[in-house]
This record gives sequence, structure tokens and C-alpha cells, in this order.
Amino acid sequence: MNRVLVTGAAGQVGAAVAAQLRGSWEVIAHDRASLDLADPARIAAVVAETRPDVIVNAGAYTAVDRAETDTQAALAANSVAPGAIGIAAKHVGAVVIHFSTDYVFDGTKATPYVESDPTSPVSVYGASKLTGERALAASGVPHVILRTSWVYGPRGKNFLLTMLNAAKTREEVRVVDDQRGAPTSALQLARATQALLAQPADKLRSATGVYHCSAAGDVTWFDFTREIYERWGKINPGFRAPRVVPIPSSEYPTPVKRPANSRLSNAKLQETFRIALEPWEQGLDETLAVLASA
Ligand SMILES: NC(=O)C1=CN([C@@H]2O[C@H](COP(=O)(O)OP(=O)(O)OC[C@H]3O[C@@H](n4cnc5c(N)ncnc54)[C@H](OP(=O)(O)O)[C@@H]3O)[C@@H](O)[C@H]2O)C=CC1
Ligand SMILES: Cc1cn([C@H]2C[C@H](O)[C@@H](COP(=O)(O)OP(=O)(O)O[C@H]3O[C@@H](C)C(=O)[C@@H](O)[C@H]3O)O2)c(=O)[nH]c1=O
Repeated sequence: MNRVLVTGAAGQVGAAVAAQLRGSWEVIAHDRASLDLADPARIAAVVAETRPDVIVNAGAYTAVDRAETDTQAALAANSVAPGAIGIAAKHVGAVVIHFSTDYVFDGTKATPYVESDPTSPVSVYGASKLTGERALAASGVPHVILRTSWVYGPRGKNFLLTMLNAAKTREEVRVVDDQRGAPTSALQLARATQALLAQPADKLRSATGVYHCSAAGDVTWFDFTREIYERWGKINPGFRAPRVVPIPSSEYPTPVKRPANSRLSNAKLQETFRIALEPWEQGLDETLAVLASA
């Protein structure tokens, strides 16, 4: 059985990927306690000891607003670590699958972003992830960078859980209606990763590069919130949803501006690997079903 090392395995995507691959892969899962990505020497040692065939790097500093002031920690995990992972992986002949973000773009394009579009991050988080993409590529290791968007799942910190929690105490939630993207579930990303790893090894190696990988379709955060409550209500008849009020981003001030357009064209992923993620509605229903059964 082939061996895969998963970093950030306590996070939403890392946990889902590790769970999805168990059974068909020997999974070595590392969280922050066992592999601190801010420690390049530890990365080198763990990779040299375990000699994985594939490394899935799902660890990252994802607190977008906090990254503006906690910059060193964000840079260590998001910018430096991918390069260290690439160098260590190259030594043992491993392929690296790495996650990145829609926030490498400024969101001013009118249509979905393609991989060749110029990047222009407007946040430290986005800039740190872009530097990480470049560091991984510069290491010379065969790699696939999956840029995704608006990730949520049944655990961790994410917009879905924030909104379900808000419903417990709030009569009304006010949500931005001028940022558009594809909410992508951790489970959808885990399945896409599994499909990627099922490709012939030489194909994966020769397809080195950046791929956009998000759920099909798009919504605003306001639309997404309404759908969350409507669908949660259908499986929990006693649920009382707060009023959902659409607002412009200017009425929800955050330390960092978010891109207005987060839509990512997945055509390259589909053409190269024949991998297509399901519509975001399916990811949401699956995740709500997991929450309902918990
Ligand atoms: N969440 C989202 O909306 C999106 C995420 N992405 C990307 O997808 C990937 C997975 O994100 P997601 O699972 O959602 O994020 P999470 O925040 O859920 O998980 C990231 C994990 O990385 C860990 N981590 C952070 N810093 C370090 C470190 N120095 N050493 C070891 N582990 C560390 C975190 O640990 P701890 O909790 O202890 O900090 C956490 O367990 C990331 O690359 C992210 O940039 C892309 C687009 C959207
Ligand atoms: C909680 C809340 C948020 N919002 C807005 C703020 C923001 O513009 C948008 C989403 O809020 P979040 O805090 O989830 O946004 P954010 O943390 O920026 O989410 C991002 O995380 C990183 C890691 C990524 O890579 C991105 O793809 C994206 O998912 O909704 C409201 O309008 N009303 C609310 O009640």
C-alpha cells in the first residue's frame, strides 16, 4: 500500500482527507503537536523518517483578519513551510498536494478566475499563501496546488458553524451580499484529493502546477446563509431561523477586505484529471446530514 503523509490533520480539510484516504492508503497524519510547520528542520526530519510517496499539505494559518497582526506565524506556516515540504519531498521522491486559496486574487475580475490570471492578494493571508505556492514550485518537487474557496465542514471554525451557532441566540443576522464564490465542503475536497491520488503516478508528476478546485456553482454569503437555514430547517422541523438581512460589505467592516469575486473556473482540473466537484448544494446537504446525525 502506498504511503501518504497528511499535515494539518486536525483541521477541516486535513481531517477529511486523512479519513477519506484510510483504507486505500497508509495514512501518516500529523497535527501541529506532532509536526509544527513553523519548524523546517522538523519537516525535513519527519519526511526523511517516514519516506511518504505523497505529502498532502493541509496545514495552514487560516485566520484571515488575525494574520494582519500575527504576520510571522502566518508567514511561517503559509509561506515558508510549503518550500521546506517541497525540498524534503524531493529528497525522498514524493509528490506534494498543496491547498491554496481564492484570496490570492483581488476579486476585481468580472468572470471566474483561471489559473493564468494575474494574482494580486489584498490581505496578508492571501499574500502569504501566494508566497507559499511559489516556494513549493521553486523547490522543484512534482506538485499539484489546489486553490479552493470558502471551505466549511462539520468541525473546526467555519462560516456554516458560525451561522448555525448564531441561530441559537440571534433574531437577525446581517450578511454580505456583494461577495460571490463557491462554498466548498471539506468532504468534497477530500474526495477530489482521493481522485487525484488515484491518477497514474507519472501523470500526477507531469501535471505539476496550479489547479482551481471548488464546488460547482456560486452564491453570495447572504444566499449561502439563507440556504443553510432553509436546509437545516428541513431536517430539524423545530428549528427557528433568524431573519437574514442582505448588506453591502461596507456595512460589515472587517480588518481585511475580502475579494468581491471569489469564483474559480475548474476547467483545467476537469480537462487534465477528469475531476469535477459536485454542486455546492450537495456539499452543504451532506455536511448538514453529518451534523444532524452527530
Ligand atoms: N478555510 C477556508 O475557507 C479555506 C481554506 N483554504 C486552504 O485549505 C487548506 C486547509 O484549510 P482548512 O482545513 O480549512 O483550515 P483549518 O484552519 O481548519 O486547518 C488548518 C490546520 O493547520 C494547522 N496549523 C496552523 N499552523 C500550523 C503550524 N505552524 N504547524 C502545524 N499545523 C498548523 C491548524 O492548527 P491550529 O488549529 O492549532 O492552528 C489547523 O489544524 C489551507 O491551506 C487553507 O489555506 C483555501 C480556501 C478556503
Ligand atoms: C459571521 C458573518 C460574516 N459575514 C461576512 C464576513 C466575510 O466577508 C464573509 C465570510 O466570513 P468569514 O469570516 O467566514 O470569511 P473568511 O474568514 O474571510 O473566509 C475565508 O477564509 C480563508 C481561510 C479562505 O481561504 C477563503 O476562501 C475564505 O473562506 O461573511 C457577514 O456578512 N455576516 C456575519 O454575520
